[in-house]
Amino acid sequence: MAQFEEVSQKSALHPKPAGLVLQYGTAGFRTNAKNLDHVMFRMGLLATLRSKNTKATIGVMVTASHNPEEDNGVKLIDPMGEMVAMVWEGYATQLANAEQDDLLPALKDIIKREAINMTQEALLCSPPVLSDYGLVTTPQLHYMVCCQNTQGQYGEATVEGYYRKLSQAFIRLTKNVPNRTDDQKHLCVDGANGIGALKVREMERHLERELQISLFNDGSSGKLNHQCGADFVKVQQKAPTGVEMTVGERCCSFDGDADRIVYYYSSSAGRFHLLDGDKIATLISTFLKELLTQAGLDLKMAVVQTAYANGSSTQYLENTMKVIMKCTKTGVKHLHHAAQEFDIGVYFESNGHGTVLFSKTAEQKIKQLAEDSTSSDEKKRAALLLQNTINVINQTVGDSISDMLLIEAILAIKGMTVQQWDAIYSDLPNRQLKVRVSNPRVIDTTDAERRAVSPAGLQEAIDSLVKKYRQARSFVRPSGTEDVVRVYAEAETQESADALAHEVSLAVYRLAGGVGDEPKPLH
Ligand SMILES: CC(=O)N[C@H]1[C@@H](OP(=O)(O)O)O[C@H](CO)[C@@H](O)[C@@H]1O
Ligand SMILES: [Mg+2]
Repeated sequence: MAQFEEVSQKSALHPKPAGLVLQYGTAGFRTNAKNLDHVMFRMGLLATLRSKNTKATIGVMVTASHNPEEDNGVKLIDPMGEMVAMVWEGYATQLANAEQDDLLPALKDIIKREAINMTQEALLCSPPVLSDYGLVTTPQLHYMVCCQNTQGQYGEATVEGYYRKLSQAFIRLTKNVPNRTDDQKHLCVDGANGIGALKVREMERHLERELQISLFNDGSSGKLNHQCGADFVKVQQKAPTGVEMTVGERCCSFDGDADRIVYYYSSSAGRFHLLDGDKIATLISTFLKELLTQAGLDLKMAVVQTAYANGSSTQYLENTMKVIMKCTKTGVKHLHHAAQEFDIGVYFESNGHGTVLFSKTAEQKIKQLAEDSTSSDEKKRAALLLQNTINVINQTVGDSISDMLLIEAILAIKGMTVQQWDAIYSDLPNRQLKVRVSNPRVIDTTDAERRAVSPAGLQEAIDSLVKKYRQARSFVRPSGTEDVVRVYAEAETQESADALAHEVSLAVYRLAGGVGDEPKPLH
């Protein structure tokens, strides 16, 4: 067919570096930009097939999220704004790795397996309807894909539509809060020198000064994600460079594509306090639970975390707040799916990627109550707050801007300072390390990645090391985005967490084929 001829010719203009093998990981393809030209071209083809297969609009996002500037990446967005279905991740890997001569057979194989009707005109290289949104954040694209496929029910499929929907909900949530001072309305934002910085600036004029932002790392001089951004702050547990923060001031950091957020402040003693995804999930779920009680609504709410969630957060939510808790494998698609099982599913990775999902039933019950003229003032107020909360949230994916607005609204409504929020529970000291081994995949895990089933003896070694420390926990897993094994440890003191992380790293190095020098102690 003519269209395959065209693919053949055009793909020769985007040759694959021989021998290069890439994998569509937890967040699409990500590597040095110079190795991605063929991948970009082929993902265009795959997006066309996925669109034909679902008879819907598909999103293609070019971003390397929190990676260094020389990297780039690409990922596909499914019709409801979700990450692309798992089997299509496999197709993506297959297409990206096909040597030049194997590209057409690989394409035909996907067409056959998915029974895609290709009898129409030759459209593979130039799909019939293509919207180029230019520069947007990852969550803005997820949002617009969802709007397109729900005929505008979720909102208007433009960046302006996104700003209007979120800012109107935010203003409704905060406008009637009495006595909010300028200090309370003020927030320092670290834009990671990424797209979030540009977009938060655009959004600001819609916020009617209900939120006043001092923007740092806005991309005008610094490098993307360099010494700044949510990943840097979370992993280094320190303030980003380029942010002028005064003692006690509320600050937050986005990552490079604005789908993660973490908060922080420094105390008068100069200590840095991080409020990560676990603290955010706690704040949001506590707020929602209180509103559900006030509204008298019987809706099932759960909080979904991964093994990286700080033990104190799980403990607090489960035992004190009596919230249903779930633990899934790392990667937002796993959390997202688990959250869909409930009327209200709050999910956050510790690193600050997360959102809240409301089932159709939940949205309907809340709407009914908000419109019911016979319900009490208290119930009605709670229902209206819930309704605006739904509208301020980007339910398609974690979203720095949307999460920021929700957090700011909750702090305003509850009259809470960042210090009071931080004091809800105290994090257990923890440490994350990386170990290089010849093949990270020799480590196989179970129980939401909390236990290693291979190589032999590794889990036993971890168990006996953990026993040496109080309130300790540790696990290891192969990273899905880097060629390393990740080690996590937490314990009663920072010294113990550091020592445990080091000892477990040594066990990984010895039992799972470590390469290079043996891991050294942290102190
Ligand atoms: C410990 C950690 O933060 N892991 C991150 C990281 O995955 P790894 O599989 O650990 O490399 O990148 C993912 C994609 O951004 C994110 O979903 C995940 O939480
Ligand atoms: Mg990101």
